[in-house]
Amino acid sequence: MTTIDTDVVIIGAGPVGLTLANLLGVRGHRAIVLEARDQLIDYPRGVGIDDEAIRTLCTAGLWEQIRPYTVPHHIARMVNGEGKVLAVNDPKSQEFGFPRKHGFIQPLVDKELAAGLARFPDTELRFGHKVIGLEDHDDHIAVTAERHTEDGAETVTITGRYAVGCEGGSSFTRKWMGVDFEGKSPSTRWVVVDVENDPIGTPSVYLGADPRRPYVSIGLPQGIRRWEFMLHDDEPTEKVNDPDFMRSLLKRHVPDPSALEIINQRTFTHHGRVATDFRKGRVFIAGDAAHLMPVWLGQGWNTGIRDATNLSWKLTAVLQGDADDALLDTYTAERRKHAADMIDVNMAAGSVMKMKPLGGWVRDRAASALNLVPKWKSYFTELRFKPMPRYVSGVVVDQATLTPGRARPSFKHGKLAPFIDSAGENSPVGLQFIQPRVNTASQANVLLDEVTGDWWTLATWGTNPTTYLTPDDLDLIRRHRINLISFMPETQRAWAEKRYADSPLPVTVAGDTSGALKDWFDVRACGLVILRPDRFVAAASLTQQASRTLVAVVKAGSLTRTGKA
Ligand SMILES: O=C(O)CCc1cccc(O)c1
Repeated sequence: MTTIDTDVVIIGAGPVGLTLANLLGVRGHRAIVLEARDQLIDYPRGVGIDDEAIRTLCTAGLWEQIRPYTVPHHIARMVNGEGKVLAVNDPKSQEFGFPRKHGFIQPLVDKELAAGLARFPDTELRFGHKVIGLEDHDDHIAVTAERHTEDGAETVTITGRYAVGCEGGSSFTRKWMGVDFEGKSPSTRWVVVDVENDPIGTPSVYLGADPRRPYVSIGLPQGIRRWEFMLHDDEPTEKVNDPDFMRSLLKRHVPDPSALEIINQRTFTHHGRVATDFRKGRVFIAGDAAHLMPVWLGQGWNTGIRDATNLSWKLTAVLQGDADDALLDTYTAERRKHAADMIDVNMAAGSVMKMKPLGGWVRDRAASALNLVPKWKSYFTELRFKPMPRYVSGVVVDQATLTPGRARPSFKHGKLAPFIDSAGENSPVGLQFIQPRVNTASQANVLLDEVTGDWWTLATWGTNPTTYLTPDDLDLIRRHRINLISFMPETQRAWAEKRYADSPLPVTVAGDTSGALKDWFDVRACGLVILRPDRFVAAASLTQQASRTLVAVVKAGSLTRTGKA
């Protein structure tokens, strides 16, 4: 038996496990990924990457490698049985630095994620390792895997500080944790067909809410066309092996179904399930191991990447002694609710897709009426129906903590608000911060994350962020390597760079070339934000509240290194 030691053992080399391993590698940790298969899954599954996930891929240093396997602005249209468009999902904004939706080819992206691990001396991907045992000792975990060699089976034990199960819906790790996988698995089956040399050539996504047979038709990169067809309850699954049956499905979509170059055909069912807890002791689950959702908004892949993003910085903070173990409890608190909300929206979208003729008639009329109301129309077009992560508990600081006892003022744009309403609709706390392009003394026209880096940031609008910080605060900022940034109109940058040159700690002045940062601060009545390593807003306040806000974030994040015994 062989025993190996690492920091984090990751079970499963799907996109979530590989992304997590890359994020840990980028931050200098050791990680071993154990994969039961002998190679990565080579058939396409997910087809949509969103802007939040791209931000993570940039942090992992892999976006440039992955970009060639994507197509931007993947518009989705829901059409009825007559091909009439009922709803369009075509968000035009780019608040996080990239188009909101991209189509992609998952196996090629997974391959780049796997290749990315070669950059790190202490991360490793081990194929053919089937996990058969997991033990949580108080100060470490031990994962046992079985490996088949030419001489028979070998047992390998990997010890680490933490284990993360990313091995999909039938997760060994989740079962080991003994948590429930709540929700539903509707019995509806779908057959998916991918073909080369797209015989249609339309670039986007069509969700065919056709009462005769719901279908999906998607234009993907590299000339691939995907179709998905719902199987009726009285159609046995084996029917999809009958070429005549498949041709009958395809013939409504393409003139000559017999001439298609099929590269993949599979059947699947949708699930809407979420684990009751994503953590047990030193063991975590992420991605499909923690939640399964139908495909309708293309969010299964992205929701898993969000888990990896959230968990990776927290593991880093604890592994390098920056935070107590309590920080890791915020992983379930932050990620579970969002995954559950995403499942609900996807299950609802599935019900709309599968409506029978009478329900479909009502739906079509309702959709026509809703599209006449601009507010409702934008609900679809701007992706507002995709629940954005908003963390209300976890590493976030609410207004009551900053100004105890003070009644929450109501803030409306255009009125002076004395204190930010952190719990209100307009509060940025718990939301992802925007990512416009900025200029600094050393970087021109760069995305903001290149300036903030991938750790903590304390930023103010229009002032020097050190002004209201005490010597103790500055010490804390130094210990935690918190980046200090002053956002300025670009016209003010040269002045600020000169003026802030003697600051007690270095301050980067970021020139707001597009006005996006000014607009952001303008409607939120706060002058200071503390951004987490995943670029979510941990706290927002008036600039003069800097010290109190910092202390509150230290508490919410279970940060150590406070310098106080
Ligand atoms: O990214 C999108 O909007 C499409 C997601 C989708 C919808 C239906 C089936 C499927 O495989 C993906």
